[in-house]
Amino acid sequence: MSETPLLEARGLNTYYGASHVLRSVDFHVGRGETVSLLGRNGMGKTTLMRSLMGLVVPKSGDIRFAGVEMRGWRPSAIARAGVGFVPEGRGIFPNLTVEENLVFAEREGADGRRDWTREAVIDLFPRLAERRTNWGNQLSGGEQQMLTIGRALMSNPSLLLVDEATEGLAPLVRDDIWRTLRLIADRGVAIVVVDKNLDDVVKLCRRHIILVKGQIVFEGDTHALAANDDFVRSQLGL
Ligand SMILES: Nc1ncnc2c1ncn2[C@@H]1O[C@H](COP(=O)(O)OP(=O)(O)OP(=O)(O)O)[C@@H](O)[C@H]1O
Repeated sequence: MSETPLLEARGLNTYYGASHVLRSVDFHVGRGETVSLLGRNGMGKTTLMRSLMGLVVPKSGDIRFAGVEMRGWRPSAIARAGVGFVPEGRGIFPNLTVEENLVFAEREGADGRRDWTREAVIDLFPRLAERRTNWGNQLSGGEQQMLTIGRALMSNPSLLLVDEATEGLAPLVRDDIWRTLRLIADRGVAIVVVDKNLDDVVKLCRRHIILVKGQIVFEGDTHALAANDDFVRSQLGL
């Protein structure tokens, strides 16, 4: 018998007002699994992450996390249960230092895990170590993004949702972020990423999902993604 997924969503329908964005989406993530959410702009990737995080409540469907139904929970409760969110556009406090931003987010994991301490997070991002006492608003875009990931880790999540973490960043900084996400995954944290760069995505993620107009049109491992290259590229507009 296969293991229960860490997160399992079934039949999610999410609306913004009258606009029906997610249409009967089934989605699951295993413990420690890495999954990509792909699709053109406006197809519902961010909305799926926001639905899982409780930032928008699906009108129907179930979301079970670690075996517990959590649709309708507040985002803070979902975070406490072990879901970390790295939102698009970065969410750090500009008037706190790097260290303060991290300390502020510190919390033990749902199962009492404290893998990610301030020191462990700073070790992961050598660039942040050099800037521990800088204010959030003194950081470059890449450093802000690293701090956003670091903050999410400070709550010791078992699942990290990462929305467009490398967008608009220089290639070397992007590489740094991908390398760090790999290290986080190697520590057993499940990761779901939304990102436009397919070449980088396939290096991190083992399973891939393509959304078109709020519906899943493809789901498969990296091998299946490559085997369906023409279809995949047409759906992604590449
Ligand atoms: N707060 C909102 N209110 C109303 N409509 C929204 C809102 N946020 C997103 N939408 C609409 O929902 C649809 C899905 O948007 P979503 O941001 O989930 O797409 P996405 O796949 O993440 O795209 P992108 O890569 O552009 O972020 C789009 O049509 C978008 O215009």
